[in-house]
Amino acid sequence: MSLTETKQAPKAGAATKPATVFVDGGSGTTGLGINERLKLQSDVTVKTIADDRRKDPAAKKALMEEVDLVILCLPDDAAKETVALVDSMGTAAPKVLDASTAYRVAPDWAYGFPELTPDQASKIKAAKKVSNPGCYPTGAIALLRPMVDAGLLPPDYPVTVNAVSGYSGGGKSMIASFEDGSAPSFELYGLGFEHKHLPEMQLYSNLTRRPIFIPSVANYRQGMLVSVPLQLDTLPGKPSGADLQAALAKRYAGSKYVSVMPLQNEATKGGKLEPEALNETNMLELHVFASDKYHQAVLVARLDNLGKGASGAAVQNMRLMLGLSEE
Ligand SMILES: NC(=O)C1=CN([C@@H]2O[C@H](COP(=O)(O)OP(=O)(O)OC[C@H]3O[C@@H](n4cnc5c(N)ncnc54)[C@H](OP(=O)(O)O)[C@@H]3O)[C@@H](O)[C@H]2O)C=CC1
Ligand SMILES: CC(=O)N[C@@H](CCC(=O)OP(=O)(O)O)C(=O)O
Repeated sequence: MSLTETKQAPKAGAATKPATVFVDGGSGTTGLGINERLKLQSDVTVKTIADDRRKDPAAKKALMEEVDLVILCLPDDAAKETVALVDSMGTAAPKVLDASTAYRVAPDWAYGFPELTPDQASKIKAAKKVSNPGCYPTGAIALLRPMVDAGLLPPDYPVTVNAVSGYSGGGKSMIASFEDGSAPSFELYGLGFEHKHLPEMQLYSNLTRRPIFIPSVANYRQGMLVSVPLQLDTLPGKPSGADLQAALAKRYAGSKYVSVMPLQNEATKGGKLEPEALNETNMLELHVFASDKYHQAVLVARLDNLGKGASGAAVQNMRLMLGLSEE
């Protein structure tokens, strides 16, 4: 079998035997992003498959026998095929981190959003199979779950989630259509109420009523905003914008990758947000814009769809699964 290894120089004080990883689908948009990030990880050895055998199940299986963890950056059907291979390997099976949509609500998989609850990171650490969240759900769940847990938002509240993403969120084919000029400059989609991210968004936000989710894609490469508008006088106890901001700040206090921004209201005269500010990072910013005058608020998450929305989150989960320290 034809393998090549990319060994990184060990960090001072790092474990003598680096953890080993194989990225299946390493030449796609998410896979390339993960590989770029892995070049900076001195305590991880990346094992690669020969290009002409990258879709060959036998070659994949032989390589998976040699690694601690396989990261799947594949379309859903191909991810399911690799998971079937892993399941056939018994005790030689590596841990699996899947970036596709295939297993995000599967009960025997851990959901790879370490900030979901105080114990989610330890669940990810202990799991053999972890699903990496979708980019939009990362923003929506980060905003909604603390509201539901704090009793500010009833689980059956009629939630609406609006979002805009850069075109890299659609992978190689969408990137090509924007870069050759054949795609429109901006469009709404998901207008059939069936976007593939809805199940995970509802499940991990602890909502009993299916949200309405209207994403859009615009003519810039990467970065996204996910927003949830709220009429505050329809919520129990009629909370203020400051109450919502405080609930988020409490949940994410001490978090390395999630920042809760100061409240913006009539006093701060804010009112604008662009989607690209966190590109190339694993950061997620949560904003609360509110009007005391009109009892209205909009919660907004800002992230890089290829960072905390995909490859950055995958590397964060990988390090937890391999028992490595935070980056
Ligand atoms: N782009 C994004 O922002 C995000 C994407 N994801 C998820 O990550 C996964 C990958 O998406 P993305 O990187 O965008 O997609 P891309 O289309 O950019 O890349 C997919 C890659 O998988 C390869 N591939 C397809 N079938 C096989 C196979 N059987 N064995 C090995 N390689 C295969 C493709 O090769 P070839 O082109 O030669 O067929 C391609 O290189 C998807 O499940 C997507 O839902 C998750 C979060 C965000
Ligand atoms: C702009 C765009 O098309 N975005 C993708 C989502 C990107 C993402 O998070 O990926 P997953 O495929 O892993 O769920 C979409 O809406 O299908």
